Amino acid sequence: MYDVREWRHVFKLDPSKPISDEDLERICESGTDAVIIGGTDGVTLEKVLDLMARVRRYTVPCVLEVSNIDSVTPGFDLFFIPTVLNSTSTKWITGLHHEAIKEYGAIMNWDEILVQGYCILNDECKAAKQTDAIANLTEDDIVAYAMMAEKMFHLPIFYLEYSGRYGDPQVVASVKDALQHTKLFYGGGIQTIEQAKEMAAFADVIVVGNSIYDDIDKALKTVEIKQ
Ligand SMILES: CC(C)=CCC/C(C)=C/CC/C(C)=C/CC/C(C)=C/CC/C(C)=C/CC/C(C)=C/CC/C(C)=C/COP(=O)(O)OP(=O)(O)O
Ligand SMILES: O=P(O)(O)OC[C@@H](O)CO
Ligand SMILES: [Mg+2]
Repeated sequence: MYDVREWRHVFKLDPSKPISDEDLERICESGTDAVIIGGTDGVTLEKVLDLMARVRRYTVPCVLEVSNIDSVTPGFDLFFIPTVLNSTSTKWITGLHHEAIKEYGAIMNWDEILVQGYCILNDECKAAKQTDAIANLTEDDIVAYAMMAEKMFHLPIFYLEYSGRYGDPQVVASVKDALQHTKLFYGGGIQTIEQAKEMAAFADVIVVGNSIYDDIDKALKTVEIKQ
């Protein structure tokens, strides 16, 4: 199912972290709507190819979330391109994208590419540091970014990113209220089914990442929000 508009739950696998065949099978056969391959640092073509080939043993949709141009490869069902709306550097909003499209634009299949408007809200996470994001935002600031994503830029996805830290459900609720068409992804710190349910009450799609590596049994239980 490649229609992200129907998704509720995804796992995000980090190519720079090892995962056993057994754990990978449990993730891919869990009933999640998709597996996203992506990370902030240490993402190389070799690691992406290896993980893609391993996920491809299963029928679950497989998405590459592009974090650097050198690790992009054909073979995914979809490509997600982040643009960090609250970055202070044009590099992470349109800069790298301009370079990439100058080089590859003519051969890109736009039907398989979705742009994600990121709003990074954990000032200590790697992605916030790398992109010089202003993560210390009020609810009004965040809602304004969500409205920009939908009303100004018509982005298909707005991503509330708390990577590594459980976020504020009130913020997620307010952002959801501001969106009509753009799908709301929430990611960050989901470790338990209770947290998954709390965020899935507002977000269209919840993203579970690090807990795969910390406590896979608990991570797998989060898929139950789909029931
Ligand atoms: C050949 C072929 C098939 C081509 C396909 C066409 C295609 C898709 C081309 C690419 C075109 C394009 C426009 C590319 C953009 C290039 C680019 C580098 C954009 C910048 C992306 C960006 C803003 C990255 C910043 C970091 C970020 C937001 C990463 C997202 C992932 C994330 C936050 C992960 C969480 O971090 P993690 O690593 O897990 O952290 P911890 O270890 O602390 O958990
Ligand atoms: O790793 P966690 O904290 O689960 O966050 C998931 C995802 O939003 C990271 O990009
Ligand atoms: Mg991670």
